[in-house]
Amino acid sequence: MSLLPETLDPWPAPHASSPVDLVVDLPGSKSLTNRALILAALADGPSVVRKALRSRDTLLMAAALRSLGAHVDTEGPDWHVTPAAFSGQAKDGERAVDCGLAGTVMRFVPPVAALAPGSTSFDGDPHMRNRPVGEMLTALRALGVRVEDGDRGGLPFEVHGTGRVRGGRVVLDASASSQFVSALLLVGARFDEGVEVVHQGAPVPSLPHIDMTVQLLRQHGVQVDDSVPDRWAVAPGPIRARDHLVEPDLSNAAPFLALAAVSQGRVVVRDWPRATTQAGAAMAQILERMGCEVGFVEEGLAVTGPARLRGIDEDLHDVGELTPAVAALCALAETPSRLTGIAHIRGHETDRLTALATEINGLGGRVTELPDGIEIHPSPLRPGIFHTYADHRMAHAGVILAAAVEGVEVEDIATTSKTFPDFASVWSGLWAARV
Ligand SMILES: O=C(O)C1=C[C@@H](OP(=O)(O)O)[C@@H](O)[C@H](O)C1
Ligand SMILES: C=C(OP(=O)(O)O)C(=O)O
Repeated sequence: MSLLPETLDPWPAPHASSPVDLVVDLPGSKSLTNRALILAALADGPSVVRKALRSRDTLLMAAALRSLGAHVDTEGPDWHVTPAAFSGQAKDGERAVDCGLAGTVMRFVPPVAALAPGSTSFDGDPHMRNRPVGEMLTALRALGVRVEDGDRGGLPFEVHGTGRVRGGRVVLDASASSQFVSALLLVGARFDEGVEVVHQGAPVPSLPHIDMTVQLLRQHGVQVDDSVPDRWAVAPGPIRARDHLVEPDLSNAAPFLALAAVSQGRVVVRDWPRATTQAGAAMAQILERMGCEVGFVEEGLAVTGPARLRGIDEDLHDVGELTPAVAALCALAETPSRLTGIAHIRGHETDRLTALATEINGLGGRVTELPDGIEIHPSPLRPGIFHTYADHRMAHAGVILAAAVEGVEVEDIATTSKTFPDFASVWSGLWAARV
């Protein structure tokens, strides 16, 4: 039987019948690549994004920035970006941006479009129309941008740029997504008055992602004041051109590390950064709390799986994107788990809380939805099909369960292309390498 998916549905993902012992190289971070591309496109000269992630989300970002006049060369592993002002391609007009299912494209590009003369229309995959963005569009309007959207305050919408944005202070509720804040900060230095973003509402999720935004801005010479909680101020001024070397994607490392955990084996992720703003780094501590041994070795971060996996009680508010992989591990643990603080992930690629409960329960699991999380009780799992709802991280949960439970098949594994090129062949290759 082939280990590679021959059709879209469903994929008999490999089962780990013995402990694995692997060193893996992973593609670059989506969040770092797309921020580096935005900043490069707004900078005062050309920049290179080295070891850029080549996946659907980052190619959509490159295409969006190209449509706004930047020159973005995605040919090799290092992507060369020349801002519109220097590319000779800046032009008035009408253009369309396809957001696909990329939150970073739907939220980060509209403020860039506001700086480009002409109108830019935004749309995306069917589910993208359900993902929240209205609050950010309202904030853009308050900063002096003309935005037209429908009754529902989301996709499709149109941004009318004049080449300048007044900017200034804006109060918004970013409890649905940290990306609302990141989007305004990334571009704020190019607004006449800079930008001051104040959050009012339930706590902002995924704060490490805002720290990542602030760190990158400072690396580009932009002055950012984040000394007060829930308030960020970006001073007006140039964004200096600067090259970036993209770190491996630590959130996409989750299923690989989980493989060590479920097979009582050992997995090393090469080049794991010792210091990072990537939220996915938290997987190391989560795995430790579940009973794994975790530590740095010469090549990177090593995880060794325990004889018995423990359940956890974990607030994942800061690292919501790890939830599917963590939930899959919890479903295989010997004691109950509670994952909370993640109401906002109902607005991710799918309603991840409902999707996880439905799919794990479909395999015999005992998962209960909470308003802001899930509770998972130990229960023997059986063979079956794990549906992914066009969500790359649901696919990660599926392959973890398949590694542990013989006969689990993952529907639409190709959905992983959102942030991971050729995930299925890389995942199967782990087994091929062991033969
Ligand atoms: O800014 C970013 O790169 C991201 C922020 C987070 O979004 P939310 O704050 O909407 O959870 C995260 O879940 C997403 O995968 C990437
Ligand atoms: C929430 C996610 O993505 P996006 O950048 O589309 O919001 C994710 O990758 O888990």
